[in-house]
Amino acid sequence: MPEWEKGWKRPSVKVLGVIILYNIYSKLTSKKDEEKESKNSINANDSHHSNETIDHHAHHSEALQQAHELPTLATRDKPLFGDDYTVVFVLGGPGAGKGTQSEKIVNEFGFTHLSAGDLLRAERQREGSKYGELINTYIKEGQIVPMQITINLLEDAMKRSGSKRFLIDGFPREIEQANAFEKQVCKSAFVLYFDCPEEEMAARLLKRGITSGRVDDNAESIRKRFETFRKQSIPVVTKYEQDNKVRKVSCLSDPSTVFEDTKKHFIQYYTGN
Ligand SMILES: Nc1ncnc2c1ncn2[C@@H]1O[C@H](COP(=O)(O)OP(=O)(O)OP(=O)(O)O)[C@@H](O)[C@H]1O
Ligand SMILES: O=c1ccn([C@@H]2O[C@H](COP(=O)(O)O)[C@@H](O)[C@H]2O)c(=O)[nH]1
Repeated sequence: MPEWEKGWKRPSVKVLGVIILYNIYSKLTSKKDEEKESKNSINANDSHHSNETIDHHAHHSEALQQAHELPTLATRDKPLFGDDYTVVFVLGGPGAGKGTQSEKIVNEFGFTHLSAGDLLRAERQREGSKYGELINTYIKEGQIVPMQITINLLEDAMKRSGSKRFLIDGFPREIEQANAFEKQVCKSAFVLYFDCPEEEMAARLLKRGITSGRVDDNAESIRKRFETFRKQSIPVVTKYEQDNKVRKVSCLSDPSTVFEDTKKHFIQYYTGN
C-alpha cells in the first residue's frame, strides 16, 4: 500500500453515496444560482433597455457637461424681477404652434416674446460662445440644455428688453427649471398650454423641416423631442395644473381660430372674468 494510503480508510458505500449526492446537489444549486444571476442581468438589461435612451442621454450629457464648465445660477432671497413684472409661460409639445400663437399675442397684447429655443440657437451661433457645441448636441438629440445656460440667457434677455411683460415660449421644460426660474428670476402669472396630438405635431414639424434648416426638424430628432416632452415637460404642465395656473388651448384648428381661443384667456386674465 502506498505511504499516502496508509491511515486512510476506504469510505463505505453509504459515505460514497452521500458524497455523490452532495456533489450532484452542489452542481444543481450552483447552476440555479448562475441561472438566477443571468436572469437578473436580463431583467436589469430589460429595465435598462426601456430606459436605454434616457441612460444613454444621461451619460452623454454628463460627459458633455464635464467637458464644459457651466455657468452658475444666481442665488437670491427673492426673484430678480418683482410683482410689477408679468411672465406667461407658453408651453406645448414640439410643433404645437407656440411660436405662431406667441407672435399673434405680441401683436394684440404687446408682450415681449422670448423663445428659449431661439435664445439657445442664437447662443449656439454667437462667436466666442463656450456652449455652441454643447447646445447643438442637446438640440439635435432633443434633450434639455442644462438650465443654468437657458436661465441666464432668459434673464439677460429680460434685462436687455426693458419690458415688464413677457411671453416665455418653450420654457420651463422640466420641473427643476420651473422652480429655479420662479425662485431666482420671476414668478409666473399663468401657463398657456397648447394641446396638440403627436401625429399633428409631427406632420407640422416635418413640413416645417423642408425649409426651416433646423437640425432637429427631422424624423429621428422629432421622435426624441416627443420622448423628452412626455417624460420631462408634461410633468411641468401637471405641476402648474395642480396650482390652478394652466390655461389650455386646443391647437387642432387653423392658426386664427386657435388665436380666438388664446385671446379669451388673456382677456379673462386682465378683466378677471
Ligand atoms: N394651427 C395650425 N395649423 C396648422 N399649422 C400650424 C398651426 N400653427 C402652427 N402651424 C405650423 O406648424 C409649424 C410649427 O409651428 P410653430 O413653429 O409655431 O410651433 P412651435 O410650437 O413654436 O414649435 P417648436 O416647439 O419647434 O418651437 C410651423 O410651420 C407653423 O407654420
Ligand atoms: O428651455 C429650453 C428650450 C429649448 N431647449 C432646447 O431647444 C430645442 C428646441 O426648442 P424649441 O422650443 O422647439 O425651439 C429643444 O428641443 C431643446 O433641445 C432647451 O434645452 N431648453
